Amino acid sequence: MSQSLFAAVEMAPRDPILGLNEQFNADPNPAKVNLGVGVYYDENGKLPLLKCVATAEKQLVEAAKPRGYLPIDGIAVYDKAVQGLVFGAAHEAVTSGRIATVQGLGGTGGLKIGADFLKRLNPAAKVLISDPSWENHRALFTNAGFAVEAYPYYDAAARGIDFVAMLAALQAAPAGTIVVLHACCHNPTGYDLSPVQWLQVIEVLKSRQLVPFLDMAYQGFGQGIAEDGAVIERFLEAGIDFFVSTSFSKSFSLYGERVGALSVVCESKDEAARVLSQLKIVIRTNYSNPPTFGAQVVATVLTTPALRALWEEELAGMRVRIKAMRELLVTKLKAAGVKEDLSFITRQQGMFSYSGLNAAQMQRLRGEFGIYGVDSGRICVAALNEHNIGAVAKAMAAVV
Ligand SMILES: Cc1ncc(COP(=O)(O)O)c(C=O)c1O
Repeated sequence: MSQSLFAAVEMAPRDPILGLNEQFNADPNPAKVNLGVGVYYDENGKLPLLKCVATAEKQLVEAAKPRGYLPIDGIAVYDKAVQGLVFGAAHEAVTSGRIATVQGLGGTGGLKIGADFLKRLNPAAKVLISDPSWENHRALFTNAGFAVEAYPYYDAAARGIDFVAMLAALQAAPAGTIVVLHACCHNPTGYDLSPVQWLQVIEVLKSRQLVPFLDMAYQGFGQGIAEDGAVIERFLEAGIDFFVSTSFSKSFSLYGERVGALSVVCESKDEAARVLSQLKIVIRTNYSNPPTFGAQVVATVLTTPALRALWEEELAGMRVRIKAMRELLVTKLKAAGVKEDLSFITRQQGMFSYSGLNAAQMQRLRGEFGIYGVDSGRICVAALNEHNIGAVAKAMAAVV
């Protein structure tokens, strides 16, 4: 008998987060809590359906919008709406047509389209990601064919950013190096650059002719939609070409629809048209066209003033709830006897806390208490609520 085609195929390692989810689902412990996956849950531990989303969906269904159009065939309403949100509709870069924007399958899709395009543009370029970073950054850029290295970011001792080392690493990078930066709510650490530090980073990126790739997966979860977006404005002011990937998975609670985007800021309208034509080839040869419904929902919300206002309100509600959970976690940890300075928990931005617990402690949390976080120490604060936070704090206090 001839050997099977797949005889030599090895079992791939489990995705660290998705693997944790599988383990969580299989755990019979009724008190289990999932703080692993990066998802926003409401005060009852449920995935929210935003009112702005429900309204837009209803409108689209009632209007019986045809599903037959192909978004790749021209700048769709969605692409314009995204540009308005990310860069400001009135900004000269938008009105002059200097930005090429395409819909991505979530933020991941935006990153992948950008990575594939960059690989064609400059195959020898190296990619730098933060140490640590969202675990898929390294895998995604490696799979796109790049050598991926890390620049220093997290300083465990200082519970913050090792900015001097970060800047030095960028200064030492060869021209053309692609630098992936978290625009806000750094995943996993929760520590963001200050406005002054951003200006210093932009200066180095510009003078060293590096290629900035901003990953904006949590706009609105830090300080606010406009506040979190201000960093994009600083890049525009610097007059450099850069990439931005956008995700609406969290900010619209629309994970399953896979809505995101890639924007490439160019020097001229003509350049943007040529870049756009190349991005379309990347898309066309992968999956032809993105799905349209989720993107229409987001575009409807962003372009309908009442729904846009409702979205801002609902997003602010999510942000405030996360902040309240951070404060409550500190209170409960202290009540459970933890003596160390916990102020870092309320200094962190976004959905995650880099708790400082080590892998052994995280494994004890899982094995003894049914509390699932990532081995790196990352927990999703947005999965905490009044019902589970007491048990989580007690368990954390028990393992430290
Ligand atoms: C930093 C970062 N970038 C990108 C993504 C991907 O977003 P999406 O789920 O929209 O693909 C995530 C999601 O976890 C993320 O944390």
